[in-house]
Amino acid sequence: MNTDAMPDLVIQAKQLSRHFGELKAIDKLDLNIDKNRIYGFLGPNGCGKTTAIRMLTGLLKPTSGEIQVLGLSLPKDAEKLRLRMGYMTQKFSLYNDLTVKENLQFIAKIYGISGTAQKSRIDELLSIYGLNQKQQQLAASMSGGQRQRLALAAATLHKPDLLFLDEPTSAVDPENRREFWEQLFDLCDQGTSILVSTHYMDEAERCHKLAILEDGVKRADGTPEQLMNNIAAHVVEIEAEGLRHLKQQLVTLPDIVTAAQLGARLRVLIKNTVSDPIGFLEHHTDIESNKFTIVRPSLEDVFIACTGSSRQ
Ligand SMILES: Nc1ncnc2c1ncn2[C@@H]1O[C@H](COP(=O)(O)OP(=O)(O)OP(=O)(O)O)[C@@H](O)[C@H]1O
Repeated sequence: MNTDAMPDLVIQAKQLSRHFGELKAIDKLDLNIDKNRIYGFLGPNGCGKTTAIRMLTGLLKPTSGEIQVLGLSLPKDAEKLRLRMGYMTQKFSLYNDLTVKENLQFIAKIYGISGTAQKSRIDELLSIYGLNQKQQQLAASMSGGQRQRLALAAATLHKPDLLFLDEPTSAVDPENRREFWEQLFDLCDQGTSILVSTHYMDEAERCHKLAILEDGVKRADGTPEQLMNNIAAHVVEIEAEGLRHLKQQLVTLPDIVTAAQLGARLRVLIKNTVSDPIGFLEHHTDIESNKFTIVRPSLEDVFIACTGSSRQ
């Protein structure tokens, strides 16, 4: 692969596939991920996010395809990459029976950081991640948010150029998630490129760019704005009585992608091959046109329109 033509890419993958027997966990994935940005993998459980990340970190050999990460060819140069990347896995991978500080000391040793350099880096991390008061506490006794901050401190201890985060916030509350994302933007600001997987729409919306994955296949990619502007559907909200019945009626129509109730409104996605969505709804229902409002698509609408998660 010619990387000279695109020097600002930290990850390039071409036709990357990984099969487990008959299962295509990742199928012909192409990726071009920019330096110094946060890139997201959005998709449901089992869509292949972890498999893709494990191949991009050099931990799992692809069945076929090419990978360049930070200019290194994988899996050949996996060992060289190890020192330049951080990886926060889905499961808490630190030692429960070590204290916060001992965990960080252990990780520092793995990266060959010792003496005053180790002490000052650990002090810095304890302060950045609000763990100063907790440094003598066993990792096992920390809250979900604290464990997550410790895991991020450990993954960034050696100041990696590229950070992989696999569903990092699935075990934390919304406030801790928001705080965590502030920390990711701080890291990005300081020059770290980040790839994060998630199944939360609000997290995906925070990424500079993202790929929507389903069944091992990339269904769409781009900035959240591009994805929302290019959605292949009209989004119409209906405020009327009898929404449960209306929904059942609408989802039988082939041009309806999905219909989902949000309180007193029904949010309907209509294929954009239908040129006049309001006229279409008037024709197929007995509801007056002033009850219909065309609204701006959300990332969730994009997700539904480009995956099979429709017609609930
Ligand atoms: N070592 C393996 N052997 C066999 N099948 C596997 C293996 N690893 C993953 N798979 C399968 O590959 C598919 C993708 O799994 P993967 O863990 O990559 O998905 P994911 O999107 O990360 O989901 P989750 O968030 O649940 O981990 C799943 O069907 C999974 O069962």
